[in-house]
Amino acid sequence: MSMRRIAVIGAGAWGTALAIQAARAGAEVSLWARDPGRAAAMRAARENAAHLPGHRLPDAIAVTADPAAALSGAELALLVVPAQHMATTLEGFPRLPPALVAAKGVTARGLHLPLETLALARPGLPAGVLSGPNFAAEVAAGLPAAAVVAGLPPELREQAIAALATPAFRLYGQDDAVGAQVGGAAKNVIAIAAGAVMGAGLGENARAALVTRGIAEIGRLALALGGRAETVAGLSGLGDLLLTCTGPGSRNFSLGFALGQGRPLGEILAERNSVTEGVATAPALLARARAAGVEMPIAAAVAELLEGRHDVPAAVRGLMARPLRDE
Ligand SMILES: NC(=O)c1ccc[n+]([C@@H]2O[C@H](COP(=O)([O-])OP(=O)(O)OC[C@H]3O[C@@H](n4cnc5c(N)ncnc54)[C@H](O)[C@@H]3O)[C@@H](O)[C@H]2O)c1
Ligand SMILES: O=P(O)(O)OC[C@H](O)CO
Repeated sequence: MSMRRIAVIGAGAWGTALAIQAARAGAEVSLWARDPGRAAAMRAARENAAHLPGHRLPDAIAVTADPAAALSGAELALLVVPAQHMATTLEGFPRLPPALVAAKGVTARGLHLPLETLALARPGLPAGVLSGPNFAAEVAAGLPAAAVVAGLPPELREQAIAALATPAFRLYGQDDAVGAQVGGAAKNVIAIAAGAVMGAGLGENARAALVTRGIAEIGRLALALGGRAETVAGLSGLGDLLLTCTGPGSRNFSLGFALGQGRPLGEILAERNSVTEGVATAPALLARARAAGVEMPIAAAVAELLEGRHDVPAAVRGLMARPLRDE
């Protein structure tokens, strides 16, 4: 059986890029936007001017703000609203087909990974995650990229991969959805740290140290929550961490960079119409890690930086002053 009809819930940059990708792979796609005015504008212009300008929406994409129309006939749903808004968004979708969550984060309320949010709203729904080093604009442009589809019962996972993959968008299956979600959420937080050290002019050595110690933090939490080390070393872990800590196109990195330059958080956020998941995720990730008995000193430093309790040099001094120990 193939998944010919796909509903994409959330018309930000990534939802729009995934809708374009699914259409490119041959699916009939409905793209749900929560604002009817914005949905109408996208239908008229065949473009998401607010979140993904310059990428034409193929004819196979129908844009709607009506949940029932979005889900009509859909055999797969891609959930691509920000992690913090997924629970409230799901209230508008009384039934769902098997789903892949493409959001990356931990909720401030409940400290949930995205699949935990979904499981609370729709217990028993077959679900997995789609995650990897993927800037939306590059995927929309058809540039080469890879990601994992983690979780879902194996037969549905294969069908989802077949429905979404093209030669330029290579999808790997695996069954460690926990590891994939921890990697996707935590890389946002570590990328804020990487941006901050670069914005403060602390150098490439500092960034490389942060990325490496960052993956150690991610690994500790992933394993504590039941994930696997191979996942942490894979596309949804190290792969996404590398992209987000080095790509100036990352919202998390650029927010950290601006903080490192000494700009206030409120001012940086006020200039953005896009989500920077690491901001809400940092304290939630830290709390989740503490509840699991896992130390995440870089995530803790980012949370303190975001709270305004330290500037970047002080946060780095704190990290460097931790007791010396074996790697
Ligand atoms: N942009 C990327 O390159 C990319 C790639 C991979 C994963 N992601 C992840 O995808 C998720 C969505 O990010 P994005 O980049 O598509 O978004 P975006 O920044 O382009 O747009 C913001 C989105 O948030 C929605 N939103 C804002 N307030 C809301 C509310 N109160 N309730 C419901 N929705 C609300 C908007 O409608 C819009 O869809 C995030 O978890 C992000 O980490 C993004
Ligand atoms: O722009 P960012 O920092 O939200 O990162 C986008 C994607 O998650 C990269 O894989």
